[in-house]
Amino acid sequence: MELKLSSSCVSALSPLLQFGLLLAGLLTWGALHCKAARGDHAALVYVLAFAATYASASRLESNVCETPSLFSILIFGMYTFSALTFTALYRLSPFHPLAGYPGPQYCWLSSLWFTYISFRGRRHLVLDELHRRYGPFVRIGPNTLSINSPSAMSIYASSNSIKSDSYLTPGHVPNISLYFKQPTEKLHSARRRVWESLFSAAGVAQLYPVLEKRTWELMHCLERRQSLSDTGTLNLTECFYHWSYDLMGDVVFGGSSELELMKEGDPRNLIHGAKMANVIPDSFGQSPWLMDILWHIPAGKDMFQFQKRVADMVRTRLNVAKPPQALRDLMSYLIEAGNIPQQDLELDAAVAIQGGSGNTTVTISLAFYFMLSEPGTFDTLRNELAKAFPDPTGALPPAELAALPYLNAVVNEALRLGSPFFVPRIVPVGGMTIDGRFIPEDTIVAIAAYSQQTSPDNFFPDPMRFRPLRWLQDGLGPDTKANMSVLASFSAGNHACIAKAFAYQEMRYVIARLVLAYDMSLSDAFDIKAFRDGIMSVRVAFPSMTSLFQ
Ligand code: HEM
Repeated sequence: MELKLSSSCVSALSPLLQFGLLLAGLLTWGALHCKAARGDHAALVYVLAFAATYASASRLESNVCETPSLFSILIFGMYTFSALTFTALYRLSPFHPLAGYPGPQYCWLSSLWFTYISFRGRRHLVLDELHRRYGPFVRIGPNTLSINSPSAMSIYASSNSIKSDSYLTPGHVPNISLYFKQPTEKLHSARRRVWESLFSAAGVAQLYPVLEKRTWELMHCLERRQSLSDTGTLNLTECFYHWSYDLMGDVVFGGSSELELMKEGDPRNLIHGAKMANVIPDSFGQSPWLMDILWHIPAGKDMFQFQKRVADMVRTRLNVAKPPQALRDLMSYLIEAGNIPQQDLELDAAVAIQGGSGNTTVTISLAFYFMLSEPGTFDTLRNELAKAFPDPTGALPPAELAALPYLNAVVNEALRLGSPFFVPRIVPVGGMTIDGRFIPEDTIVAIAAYSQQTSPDNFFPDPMRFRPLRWLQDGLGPDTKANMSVLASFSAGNHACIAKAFAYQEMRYVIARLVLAYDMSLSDAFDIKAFRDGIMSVRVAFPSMTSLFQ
């Protein structure tokens, strides 16, 4: 590329101007260091400043610069270079509060790499590798630490625990919902109290009949789909997804939503849309400034379709005095709270449908995958269930299911291997100390959940294998270890999963009902190893599983 700089243009960047640009870069770093700006606002200011410089240079063309575009590029190139250089120098310097923590230096420079591996779904594996190399504390971003220690659970238990900015509502919509980060913890607690009524012991008990009904429908769905299939097999994961959406349609909207995916399939790609609504904050949210910018780019048709469909369901529910299902749905609690705007209802409903379907589906699918690929486990569970419930089609009372040790062990083992979450929090004012190391306030911290959940220090022997017996006293011999306190599947503290009790009830019930009713095997075409290798962060993607029912 040949470039000819005009003499007037070069001389326009006089030493004084160059010094000014360097200073502007330094001031920008200083300002952003004190207070992070919204990425989209910063990008807009930058573009406007560039346009203004260009316009001024064009007007003064004859006496300042013959090529205003080159002049503007030089100015902004130098300014950007200067701001980035000061930022990089600070992040690499011994003056940074996290300077004492090890980690790859490219992570110290920018959160972009971490965002990328989050999007790729291999985050938990990469973090595990980094902990092997650098030890229990790894600096994985300019201001972020991953901690591979059981003590890191204290991050969540603290009453001051605050979600990181990756939980801001995408596009900074001013609506309040559970899950997303609120301007104050008080707002979060107030909304959480409304939800708690539904997921209290009494609330979960009244959801049981609808769980039963939908699970019987699931069994009809499995049999119908298998009988219609050319290969005589069916996609079990897809069936569980459809079941969980129909169930959440009842739990959230009392059945008024007409969500009937088991009967009608998913022609509008709701499941994909909801998954994208989770994937985007979970990955791009790791660089909140980037998320702010990307949110303005129209993409993710299915995601917006999902949000629009949920908004329609909320409108329908608001027009129904008595929903079809005889239960108190989430909407009834939210409506009764009295002062919740409709946009909040829409956001809360979307959170409930998404939160209540993806994780449960994935854990149940994994439980079957592991049971069918680890010889003996399916039969052991069948024996336990058959002893407790001699009539395989009879009632399965929740309290009796909750008391079955091997059933619980299957659920916990599937959660252990299938919830490699990254749940970041901000260290509160005053900092905190973990394992004798001081972590300064405002640092973003997260437990390395996957590493803890597969560490031989916590789960022994064979931590990478699905061995439910480890959850039973000496189940795998006298050295058996199963450290429940590091199972971070539902997180902990103020922001822990609100529906943990309900999720356990669902998982126990569906697994028990299906294991009692069917003999199952993985189809011949199913590649057990490829499936295991393909299990990514469950929030990002999840491969399908084909099975055969008899
Ligand atoms: C196996 C099933 C489930 C798992 C593993 C799971 C896991 C989690 C985790 C790890 C969190 C904390 C997220 C974070 O801070 O990043 C969470 C929060 C949440 N979960 Fe679940 N979840 C499950 C089922 C459900 C169900 C059935 C619902 C029903 C609506 C639900 C609704 C929520 C909500 C609303 C929050 C936000 C709570 C808050 O911020 O106060 N989850 N869940």
